Amino acid sequence: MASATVNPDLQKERQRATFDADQLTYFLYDGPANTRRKRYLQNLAVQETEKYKFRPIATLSQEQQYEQALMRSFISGQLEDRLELKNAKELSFLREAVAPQVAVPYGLHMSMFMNTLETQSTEEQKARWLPLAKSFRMIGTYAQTEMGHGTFLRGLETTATYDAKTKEFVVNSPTITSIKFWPGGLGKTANCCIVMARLITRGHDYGMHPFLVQIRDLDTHQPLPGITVGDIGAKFGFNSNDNGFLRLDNVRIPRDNMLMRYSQVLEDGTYVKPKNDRLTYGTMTLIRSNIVGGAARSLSMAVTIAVRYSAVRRQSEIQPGAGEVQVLDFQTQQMKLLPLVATAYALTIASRNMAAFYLRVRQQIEQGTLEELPQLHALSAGLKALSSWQATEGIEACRLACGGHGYSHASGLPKLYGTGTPLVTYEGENTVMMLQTARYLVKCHGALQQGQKLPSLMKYLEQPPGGSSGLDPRLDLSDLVTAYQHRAARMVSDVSAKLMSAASQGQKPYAAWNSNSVELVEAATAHSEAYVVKSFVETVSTFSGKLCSVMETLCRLYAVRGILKSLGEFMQDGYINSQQAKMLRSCLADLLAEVRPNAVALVDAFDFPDAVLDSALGRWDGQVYQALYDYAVNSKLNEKQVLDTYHKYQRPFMESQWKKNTTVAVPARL
Ligand SMILES: CCCCCCCCCCCCCC(=O)SCCNC(=O)CCNC(=O)[C@H](O)C(C)(C)COP(=O)(O)OP(=O)(O)OC[C@H]1O[C@@H](n2cnc3c(N)ncnc32)[C@H](O)[C@@H]1OP(=O)(O)O
Ligand SMILES: Cc1cc2nc3c(=O)[nH]c(=O)nc-3n(C[C@H](O)[C@H](O)[C@H](O)COP(=O)(O)OP(=O)(O)OC[C@H]3O[C@@H](n4cnc5c(N)ncnc54)[C@H](O)[C@@H]3O)c2cc1C
Repeated sequence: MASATVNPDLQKERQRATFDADQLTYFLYDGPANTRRKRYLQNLAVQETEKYKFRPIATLSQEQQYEQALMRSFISGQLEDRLELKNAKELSFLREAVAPQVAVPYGLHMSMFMNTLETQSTEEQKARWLPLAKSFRMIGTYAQTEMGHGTFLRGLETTATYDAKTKEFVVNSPTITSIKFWPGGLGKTANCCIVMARLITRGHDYGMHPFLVQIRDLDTHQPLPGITVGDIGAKFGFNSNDNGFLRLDNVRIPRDNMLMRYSQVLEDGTYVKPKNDRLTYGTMTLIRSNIVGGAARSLSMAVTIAVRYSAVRRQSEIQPGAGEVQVLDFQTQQMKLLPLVATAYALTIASRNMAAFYLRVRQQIEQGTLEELPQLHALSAGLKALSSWQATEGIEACRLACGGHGYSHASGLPKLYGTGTPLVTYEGENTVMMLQTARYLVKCHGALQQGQKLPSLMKYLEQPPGGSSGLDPRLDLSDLVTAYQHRAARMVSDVSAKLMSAASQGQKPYAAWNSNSVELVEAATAHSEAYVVKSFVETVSTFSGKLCSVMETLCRLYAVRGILKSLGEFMQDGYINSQQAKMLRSCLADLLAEVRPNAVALVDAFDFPDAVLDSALGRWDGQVYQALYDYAVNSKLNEKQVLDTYHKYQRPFMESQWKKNTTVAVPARL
């Protein structure tokens, strides 16, 4: 539904903003020229896609969702060719607008499969495979997880056994639990995949390695001999994607289908070790880094919907008799939403720093330097977990904050939740990821005890224990950063001391680790939060004018809300005292009131076209009731006034009830 008029409440919200939302948009999209380009691409994509009059994805069966997703990719492909798009950011904006929050079946091909080929193949293999992959003759996926193991990679059971006589690997799924399960696009779309399998040569098992395995005929698309493959069935969300299963029955592949950039198997079966066997995990690290940005973007969409709707929605009075207010004027509603707006910005900024750090370390790896790999792994694992937890919880909080209408698919929020929540699980389950970060933190703490220097990101662990925070009502940003770093350093130090004490009492390290793992996860979370707060503070300090003061307030809101949420952790050693805790509580109320006038402008700045939000509640023009009504009227159930089911089931049921009491007098009209 197109509407010429903008809801007056929303209009007023935009007029009362104290800063120019466009300036913030330019920051998000790297300047005015890139913003214009993004708008151009997304508008074009929306216009093109609207021609197809797609039904809302939630109203479709699994098969229909899959079909629609393939059609959307087809549209996107045509536009990409027409515009000769190459730039990764431009491609992502276009695809976001053609398939908003739709998990497309080629997703794994374009992300993990391509990346694994690019980073883990030799030059000769790249020359052989990349042209086929780029031209979609090969459509691949990343098949690592098995029915029995997703997390514990050393437990994978699929084997690739080298046969020196034929110079082939024999790839096999020996048990039911070894069946590959979950890979995106595997069920029906892919014709090949990277199979992560345990490499066995000359009778020795060298653990997980990547192999390129063709699973379907490149022309007929029929599964090849020895391959049993299919879709895993309907899921909580993500149903437009054919996540699949794959059973390999002694499938033979040529020796040089093993991706040999880092480790090799020579013709005679000799194994050549890589410089670092964790290089095989590189694709997961890249995707974890990307997930931080993905989580931030999903949360940004959710807060845009909930904040706009809360500005339009009028319900109940604050002052008796003075009329119904915008629900965004309730302090409790502000508390639900405004810290989430701050979180969306905090994660967006952290994701940029994460991406830059990834790129830097990746370049070092290309040149053979692996020094910063552990730091990259620890940071990407922790931020992946923190961002996906915060985004998932945030999207759900936005849905609840929209009352009954939030529960309708018309709100767009269930779709965002459905595609957002698996981020907690895939690419490394969050608890497991936080424990990886904790492992690195404990190591750093140990190194510090031995007088070693720590890498830059960890330097804050060097601060002496104890002391007290200088936080006062001015909420100096550097005091906030120091508070977060102090809390993380204290928690890392405490849990490390517990591990050491357990060791001195003769407890085995693995047992001590498990019995302290709740605290380890908390310490890793504190570390990741300190990184996010520091990134936020450093970035907003580069802004100027009114935008700077608005963003500094938002930054304070994020940090203060976080402290109050985990107050015990900040107060445990007396670093924040009870007076300061009280002061922070009142500051929080002030911050909410300060951010309130800019709430709509802050979400407008994300610059999502309506079609990307795909929400009756989040529309730019605020005409939510008309949009909700249109959505309702278009329900499939409304296509006929009296459905066949009335005659088939309802009427016979009613008649069976009538028979129980035939004496009731039934009037012609009620
Ligand atoms: C909204 C959309 C967003 C965008 C999304 C894009 C679309 C994509 C859609 C995607 C769809 C989803 C697609 C999918 O889901 S694909 C499947 C993803 N699967 C996983 O992520 C599996 C998770 N498991 C693991 O990664 C490992 O097994 C873990 C880490 C748990 C332990 O492992 P393991 O038992 O082997 O190890 P260890 O604990 O003995 O530690 C051994 C040493 O190794 C170091 N180490 C470990 N890992 C790394 C690493 N990565 N880089 C560098 N180093 C690493 C570690 O620090 C330690 O070092 P040290 O302490 O000994 O020195
Ligand atoms: C939508 C979706 C798409 C996916 N796409 C792909 C894909 O393309 N390719 C692919 O290979 N895989 C894919 N996966 C699989 C995904 O990567 C795994 O599900 C994920 O890595 C988690 O592993 P798991 O399922 O074995 O969980 P489990 O490890 O069984 O987790 C169950 C519980 O055990 C806990 N746990 C496990 N180990 C530990 C530990 N060491 N310490 C403490 N707690 C622990 C976890 O915290 C969790 O609470 C996908 C999954 C989903 C949901």
